[in-house]
Amino acid sequence: MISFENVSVRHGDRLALAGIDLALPERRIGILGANGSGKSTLVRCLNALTVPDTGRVRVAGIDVARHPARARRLVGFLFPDADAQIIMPTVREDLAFSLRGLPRAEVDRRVDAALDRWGLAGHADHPCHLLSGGQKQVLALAAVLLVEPAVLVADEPTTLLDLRNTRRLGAALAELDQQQVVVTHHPELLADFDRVLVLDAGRVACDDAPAAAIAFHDRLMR
Ligand SMILES: Nc1ncnc2c1ncn2[C@@H]1O[C@H](COP(=O)(O)OP(=O)(O)OP(=O)(O)O)[C@@H](O)[C@H]1O
Repeated sequence: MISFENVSVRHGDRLALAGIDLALPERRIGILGANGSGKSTLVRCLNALTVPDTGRVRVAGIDVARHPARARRLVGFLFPDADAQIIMPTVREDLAFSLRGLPRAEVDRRVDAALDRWGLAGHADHPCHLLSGGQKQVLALAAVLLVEPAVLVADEPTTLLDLRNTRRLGAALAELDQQQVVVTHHPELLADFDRVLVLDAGRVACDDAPAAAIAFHDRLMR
């Protein structure tokens, strides 16, 4: 479903990604690596937030750099800081914003379903800024999923969460049907993933099942 063909990204004189070749058909893919190893750059290529200097990224056969709008409809992106992603004053309005342009009744039906699914019904008309950090991240996730992306990219989604909310978000991700690409500094979040990549200096240093990749990452970080 996702492929990288000889993808390089340069930021000034720094090579953030160095000729990445990957075919990623698995449903749950985790990405580990040190600060600055290229994780965000890699996943930002999936919806044209970053455009490679060389090579090609495809999602569901679509060349992302050539068709960024189509790619963005396919790929939902969850950032570490939900505050940066929450746009509207109340929870209901924020969810409805994802569906702007659809008929009102359809928006209401889908928003109500999302409020129920994500345990936010009791907060529907609350100001978003009164939600806890964990609730905000769940709201941001719910808003991304409302547009039914084929792929969910989450770039350090638990960075600002405590252990309980990290586990909750992990459980929420595990239930999704979507293909997922999750960047994290919390290896335990990836324990039941299908495949884990470890990046090092813009290259894939390890590409393995979670236990082996997490052990490799642990040695790399010593
Ligand atoms: N917009 C930019 N301008 C200049 N350099 C950048 C930019 N974005 C990333 N870089 C550089 O590219 C390299 C890879 O950065 P990237 O953000 O992909 O790493 P990361 O593995 O996600 O790091 P972290 O774990 O700290 O989030 C780093 O050296 C970084 O300084």
